[in-house]
This record gives sequence, C-alpha cells and structure tokens, in this order.
Amino acid sequence: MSGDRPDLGYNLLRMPNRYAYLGPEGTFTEAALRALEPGVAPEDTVPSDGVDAVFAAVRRGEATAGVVPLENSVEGGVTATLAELINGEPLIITAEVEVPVEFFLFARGGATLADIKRVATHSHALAQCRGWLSRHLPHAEATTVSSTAAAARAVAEPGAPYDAAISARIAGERYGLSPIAQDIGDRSEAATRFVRIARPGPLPEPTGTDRTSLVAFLTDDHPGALAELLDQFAVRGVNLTRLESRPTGDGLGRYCFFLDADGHVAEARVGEALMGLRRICTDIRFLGSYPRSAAGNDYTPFMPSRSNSNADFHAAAEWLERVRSGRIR
Ligand SMILES: O=C(O)C(=O)C[C@]1(C(=O)O)C=C[C@@H](O)C=C1
Repeated sequence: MSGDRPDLGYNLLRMPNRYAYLGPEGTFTEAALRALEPGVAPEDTVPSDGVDAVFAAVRRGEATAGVVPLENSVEGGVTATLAELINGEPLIITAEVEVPVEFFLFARGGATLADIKRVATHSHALAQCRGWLSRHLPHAEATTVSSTAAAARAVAEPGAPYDAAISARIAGERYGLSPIAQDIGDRSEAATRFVRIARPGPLPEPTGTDRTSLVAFLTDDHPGALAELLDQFAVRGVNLTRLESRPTGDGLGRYCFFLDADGHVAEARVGEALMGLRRICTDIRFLGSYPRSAAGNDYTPFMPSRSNSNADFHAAAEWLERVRSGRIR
C-alpha cells in the first residue's frame, strides 16, 4: 500500500506467466517451451522432475501453464502425459509444437567409446537409439532416468553412476560434457510433439488450422462400437489425425480412445461431431482446441466435401429453424 490508497492487488495482476516444464535445464521439452514462448525469462520457468510434477504445478496454480511431450514420431505416445490427461484432474491443451529430436552421446572429458560401460537416458530416447547402441555399445548397461537432461546432469556429477548420457546437444553442453557421437537416433528425421497445458478456461480463438483433442469413453462393448465412434467424424467430414486406445484403469479389456481431429470446436461440423459422440459415449473428456503446430508445414488443411463445409451446417440449421417456426416456403 502506498499512502492511504488501498492495495487493489495491482502487483498480482502484473504477475508474469510462469511455465513448468519437464526439466532439468537442457531437455527437449525446454527447447519446446522456448519455441512456444520465445524470450521467456529463466525466472519465469519451473523445471520439474517429471511429467506428473509439471501437471501438479499447473493444477496447484504454481505455474500458469506447463509444457510436456505428447507423442514421438518413432516411439509413439508418451504414456505419462496421456495418463495425466485422461485420468488426472482435467486440464486443457492450449498450444502444440513439433521439435526435431537429434540425440548425442555425451561423456566426461577424455572418455572414448571404449570407456562407456553404463549409459543413462530417458526411456523414449533409449527406444529411439536402440539400433545404434546395439551396434556400437552392445555390452553397455542402459538405465532410464526422468529425462535426457537429468541423465546428462547425473553423468557430470562427481562419482556418477553412469559413464555417458544420451541427450540433446544443449544438455551435454550445459553440464560441461564432451560429445562422443552425434545423430545416434535410429531415425534421423525423428520429431516429438509437445503440448502446452493449462487449467480449464477460455479456448484459443479459431485460426483456420486448428486441432481438437479429446478422450472418448464408450458406453458398452458391442460389435461396431468403435466404427460408430469413427462415423461421427466421417459423416461430418472431420479428419482424424490420431487415435490411440488407452486402458481406463478399471480392469482388463476396459479402454478409452484418445483422439485428435482437424478443426476447432467453434466450427459447426466439429461441434456437431462432438455432439454425436456425446450421445453414444458414457463420457467425453474435452482436451482443447488449439492452433496446429507451424512445424508440420507440409500440412494442407483437409477440404470438407461441399455438404460438410461450415457454411452447409449453418444453412441447414437456419433451414430447420424456419421449418420449426412454420416458415416452410
Ligand atoms: O528427456 C527429454 O529431454 C524430454 O524432453 C522428454 C522426451 C520424451 O518424453 O519423449 C522428449 C523427446 C525425446 O523423444 C526424448 C525424451
């Protein structure tokens, strides 16, 4: 308070956004955060120990938003992220970014490939470098840790239990390690899709090239149940870009479906597809509508057939309104 003026929470209103991410410094997730929030100050970032810790920081309000890996072009969905999005207290996705992942093998200065007996990295990175490891370090013992940067940091510590880390170049450099090999991923064009998560609130405005994510829980198990679900999108001309079945956790054989679709829920055809889905599902967890990553620039938006454009949906709704009000001519 200054003088006799009441404190109106001005400082609170000016509080900067804080971003939690899968840390420590030097992860691919940090690179994703910097791509999504260019120029973010280090004091406004919250490096967290695991994907679950990022979600917890956002849920508790310690961070305005969080950045987590969602899927990799080689290894597929990131289970920890999918599980939090499906089962944890609801959060929404507000942005996405695709980051190319190039893996390096880093060790303490002076080490050569012949010295490496124990390698640490993240499980997704290990899965993407298995071929290289079996060719060049067939006898090395591999251990997974919470992130590629956590592996690099551990290797740099005195008395480290590992001889080398598989990580991004920035992690090896940040923790003062020396590169032993570069581009050791089995697929050199590998990329990971990261998402920004936030507490539920107003959705990002439609941009014309958006994506909608949701989790569908089917009512019961019967022939054609999945086909019925897919039909809701097909008949409205909504293009699906990802479908993954995940266990609900309620017992063997109980699955829900994680879906990504082209378009924004504000668009008539996407909204109608979601209403159709709502009628045939026990529950739907809406995970957000947000702009598609600019990185996938070879992407051409899918053009719906004439009868499935948003204008067709609006015209049909107006026609129905006229019929219902007796203006049938
Ligand atoms: O460990 C990191 O550096 C991360 O950002 C996590 C992660 C992942 O979860 O897939 C991100 C990209 C790479 O595929 C390997 C690891």
